[in-house]
Amino acid sequence: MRYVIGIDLGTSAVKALLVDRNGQVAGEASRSYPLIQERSGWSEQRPEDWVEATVETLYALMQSSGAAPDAVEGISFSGQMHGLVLLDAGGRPLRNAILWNDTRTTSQCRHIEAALGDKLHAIARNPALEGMTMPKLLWVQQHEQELLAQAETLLLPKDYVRYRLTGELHMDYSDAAGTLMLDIAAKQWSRELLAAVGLSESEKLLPPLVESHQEVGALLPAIADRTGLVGSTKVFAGGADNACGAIGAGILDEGLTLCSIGTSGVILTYEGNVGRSYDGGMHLFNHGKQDAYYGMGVTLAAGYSLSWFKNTFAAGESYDELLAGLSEVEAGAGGLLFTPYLVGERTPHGDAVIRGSFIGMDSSHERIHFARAVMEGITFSLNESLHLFRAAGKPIDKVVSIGGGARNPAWLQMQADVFGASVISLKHEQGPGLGAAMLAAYGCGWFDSLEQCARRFVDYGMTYEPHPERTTKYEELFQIYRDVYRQTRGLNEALAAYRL
Ligand SMILES: Nc1ncnc2c1ncn2[C@@H]1O[C@H](COP(=O)(O)OP(=O)(O)O)[C@@H](O)[C@H]1O
Ligand SMILES: O=C(CO)[C@@H](O)[C@H](O)COP(=O)(O)O
Repeated sequence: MRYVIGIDLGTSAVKALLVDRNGQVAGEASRSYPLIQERSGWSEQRPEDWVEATVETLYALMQSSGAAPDAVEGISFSGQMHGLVLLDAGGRPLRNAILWNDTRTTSQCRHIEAALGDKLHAIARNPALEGMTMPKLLWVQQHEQELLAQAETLLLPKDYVRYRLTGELHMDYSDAAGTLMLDIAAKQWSRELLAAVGLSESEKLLPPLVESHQEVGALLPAIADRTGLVGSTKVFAGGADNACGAIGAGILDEGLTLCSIGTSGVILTYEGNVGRSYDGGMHLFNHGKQDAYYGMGVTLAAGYSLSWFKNTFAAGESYDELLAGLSEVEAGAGGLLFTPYLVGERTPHGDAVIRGSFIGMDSSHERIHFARAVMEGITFSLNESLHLFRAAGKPIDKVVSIGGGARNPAWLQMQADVFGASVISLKHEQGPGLGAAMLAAYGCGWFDSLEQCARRFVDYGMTYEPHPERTTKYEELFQIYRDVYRQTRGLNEALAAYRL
């Protein structure tokens, strides 16, 4: 049997999947790494941790699966988006990577808006948000000028890992779209955007752009030795985690929408052309499928809100233990409402200062009410993005749900009830790693198109239909949820000075 490997470089861990020509997962392995949060709103990781964890994961995958090393034809990647990795002339990281969920760059975002005006949307097709790469680069320019002077290369997280595995520098369009430095329609770095914000000098840092399925090198001998793979294994560029999540969920044409609950949460919908635009700070990014796009709204702390709740109030318990009895609590968690703004919020507020709330605590509430309220709050936040798509005329009646959040059937039913749409699960939820494996399979020439690959690799499971009574109840609660942002904004501004 021949295989490909999909590597998903997530925020909490790297996961690798070994997939055969029939799309069957023949092995999986994973290693986690820490987040470094020195100050409120800051979020960094050590690039070396990603590389070590990836090498260990590949070794573990090869050992546990027993696959013959030369049976693995290709490898590709899915990566957390936007993170800034700066390398010196020797290809060494100059500092920790500043991640997508780091919100220190509000003033740089205002500078970008002032400098670019309408051009930002016309060229980058995205709003200036703290998570994106250009504001991070401006922050480094402003606060760590000497360090920037030593920089030779700018990469995104999975591009750095791929560089260390192959020695080759590239970035694919789907990930480059999240830098705010790409002309999305022309598919080239935008000199105009860089010049207008005072980053002309940084153009030389940007790597060559490639398609996600493009072959970009082979494994370095030292990496082949350490992982148990062979040096001739082809390496394909890969894509942004959300693009790969969409590919792995078969979102390759109009009609299906994706809900992904990982550390962050996204609602994503396919766009066949670059023409459409949305209000409310939505993204438009290049897809991992050539010359296609997708619209996307993001909840910054989706799965992260539940993992924060579990670690803080149920340390040592599994998700299944924490969530036992969830379905016995009625929709609305007995009047308890949660807003998942633990690290600020992206869609639709673009607000780094806002923080989360529990509203309506009552002496009758038990821990399970809080857990349900957290999950409902996350789902309401995702529903904000869904509403923006519907308001722009995009019909959304079928949502494929992926990510860690799709592991709990009660949460899938909750998504159907809140979204007022059918929610479809995958038979074997593998996250964006499957999309990365599909890019390698297509790149290897196993299929004529990603669509053909999806017909073989993507296997839908259960469909959850919205329950009319609960949907009506959630529509009412959603209005209250939306009001909590407005009512707590000023309070959070006043509290910001007391944060760690
Ligand atoms: N059994 C479960 N039930 C409900 N939610 C879960 C379960 N397992 C994981 N999750 C959620 O999924 C999140 C992790 O999702 P994952 O896709 O693995 O994240 P990432 O790719 O960002 O590292 C956790 O933070 C948690 O909220
Ligand atoms: O910032 C975004 C998308 O714009 C995030 O979706 C990141 O790409 C991180 O993803 P996960 O670790 O949650 O999968």
